[in-house]
Amino acid sequence: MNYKKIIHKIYHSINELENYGKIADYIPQLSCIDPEKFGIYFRTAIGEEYGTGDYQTKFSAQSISKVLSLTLAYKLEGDEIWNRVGVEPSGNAYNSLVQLEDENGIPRNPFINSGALVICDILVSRLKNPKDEFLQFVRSLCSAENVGYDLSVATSEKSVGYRNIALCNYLKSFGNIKNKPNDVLDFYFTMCSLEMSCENLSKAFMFLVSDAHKGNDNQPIINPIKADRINALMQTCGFYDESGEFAFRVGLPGKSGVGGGIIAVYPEKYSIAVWSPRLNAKGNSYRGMKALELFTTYTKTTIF
Ligand SMILES: NC(=O)CC[C@H](N)C(=O)O
Repeated sequence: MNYKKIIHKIYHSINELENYGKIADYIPQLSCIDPEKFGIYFRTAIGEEYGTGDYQTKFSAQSISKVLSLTLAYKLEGDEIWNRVGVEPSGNAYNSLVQLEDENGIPRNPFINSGALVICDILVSRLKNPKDEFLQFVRSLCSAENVGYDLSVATSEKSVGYRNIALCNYLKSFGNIKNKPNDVLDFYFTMCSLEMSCENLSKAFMFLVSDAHKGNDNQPIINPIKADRINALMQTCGFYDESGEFAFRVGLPGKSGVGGGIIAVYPEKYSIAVWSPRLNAKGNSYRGMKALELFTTYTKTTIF
């Protein structure tokens, strides 16, 4: 299959469409981004790679980083983490508070903000220096020493992060945050400010494509059974209350972030990252969803 040609065609046809949606300006620093940016990067398990558009420009990974923090926590803590966070789609917005009271402070899944805060709490408990150690982990996944945090984004989000602050304190009241809420929030906002390009993301997520993809120690990044479970969670919860729509239109495990990025993987075959900052009403990249829908349609590679 000529993936290169297909990606090229998709890039051009989407560039010609009207670009709908709105940048995530609730984080003031993100409102400076050029809304017309658009990049795609594709990488196969057998080493083919192809990028087009702004695929080398780093952008704010935001919630995409929640998959990587979950991976590190799962690796360190094992199945114990499922006592503190569930594995069900929430059917609610990523920053929603509503289910927590009825469900005794156990977030539905690790990709909504409440669940990601619990995962951050686990990493704050487990790691001596969570920000540095998490960054080292991400850098080793994508073999890129120049990947880092954008602390201006973290500070900007923190200055208006009333909902996340509320969520973290609420979780604490149920005993599901063990550390000081401020320390957990500081790590959460920093982790979300991770800056990566489509090229970095497609590489970093190869461990969810193939267990032949080894870390620096020549061991799998995470045990293959755990990798399958992370893919299952991306499939069912990766797009919040639009996870069904993503499965319906695209048909791959994936994860979005309000920086406008989306990563999707086809186990054993490929990873693909897209970036376009304008978001639809559910907080997912408008053009990113469209590009991936066309990609799996033209290549006939949905996992279903
Ligand atoms: N969906 C997202 O990417 C949200 C992440 C963002 N940092 C927030 O907490 O609101």
